Amino acid sequence: MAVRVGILGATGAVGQRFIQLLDGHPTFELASLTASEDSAGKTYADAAKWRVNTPIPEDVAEMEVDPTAPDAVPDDVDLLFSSLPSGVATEVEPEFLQAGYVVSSNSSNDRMAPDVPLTIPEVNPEHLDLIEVQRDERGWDGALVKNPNCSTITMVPTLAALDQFGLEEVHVSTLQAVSGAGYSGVTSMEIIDNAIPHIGGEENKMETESRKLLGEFDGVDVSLHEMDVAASCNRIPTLDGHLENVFAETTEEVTPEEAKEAMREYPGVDLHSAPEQLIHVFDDPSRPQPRLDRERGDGMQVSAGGVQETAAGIKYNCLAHNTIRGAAGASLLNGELLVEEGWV
Ligand SMILES: N[C@@H](CC=O)C(=O)O
Repeated sequence: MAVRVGILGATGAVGQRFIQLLDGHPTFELASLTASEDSAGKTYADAAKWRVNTPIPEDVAEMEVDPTAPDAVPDDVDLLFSSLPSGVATEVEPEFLQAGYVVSSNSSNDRMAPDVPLTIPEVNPEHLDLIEVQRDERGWDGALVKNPNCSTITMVPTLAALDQFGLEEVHVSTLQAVSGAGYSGVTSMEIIDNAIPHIGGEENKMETESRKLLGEFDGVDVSLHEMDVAASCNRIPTLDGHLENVFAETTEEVTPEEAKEAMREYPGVDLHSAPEQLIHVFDDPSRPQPRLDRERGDGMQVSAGGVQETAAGIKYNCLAHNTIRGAAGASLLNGELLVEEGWV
């Protein structure tokens, strides 16, 4: 049976990715698009400056954009995807939850709230049961689920694979694509022929979200993973795909061959948008590369390569498409998990 879905903040870069990924989805039927007051009442084609590399689906182009308010969304919408700017989401998401909606959100607010599941379906699906705690504490019938930041989601699947060796210390340095900053995020004068060694708030997101994702859920609380994570985040002039250099120290010794095998064998999930194999591991030390590898698994696979031993553990590179696996695709997959587990 079709699940009727809506997108909060449908005209922005991530909202457009949601529309692209929902086109032809076997379960989700797009029934509502919301945006700011300026766009409300317009057709989607008039309201959105479409910048995704496939045409706007014809039926979506003609849909009317609603204001971002619970009484503007049809009651028979079962699931909302949120790509609102975090300042707006902080105000507006609770209104939808009070009104009983289930929201799968890419917005960065509340990711570390103790009663909000922060999930990657292949890594910590059991954290979804935090919804019970959330409903008890907040007294709403809705449910809020978050996916992590794009740079976190690129690294965490590989760490999840290595955790069997006892992760103690993780250092990561990122090379992040310009699309992560949004269409008007960095100007061409800033980024061409350049690299910017600062992305506001990003390092803290990687350092905290990764520990929550790999933390233990005891049915009431998630205790953060004990590993220390230190991140250094950099913007570079690639369009899509975040590349990251990871240095991981483990309690047990691990050879590069064992690390590669652990990543290759890390299990996937049986959900429509999930890749068959979560992590593709290259033996070629010059891969993964953003331009060549970001579209693997329709943008949902994580790639790793350059796995080597160091004096202090293992080092490797990993890559994921930041606006697909790292944003809209991540929320969509959480939505599929919510349906699979009976929350929708
Ligand atoms: N915060 C991230 C968003 C992911 O694409 C970034 O700035 O790159």
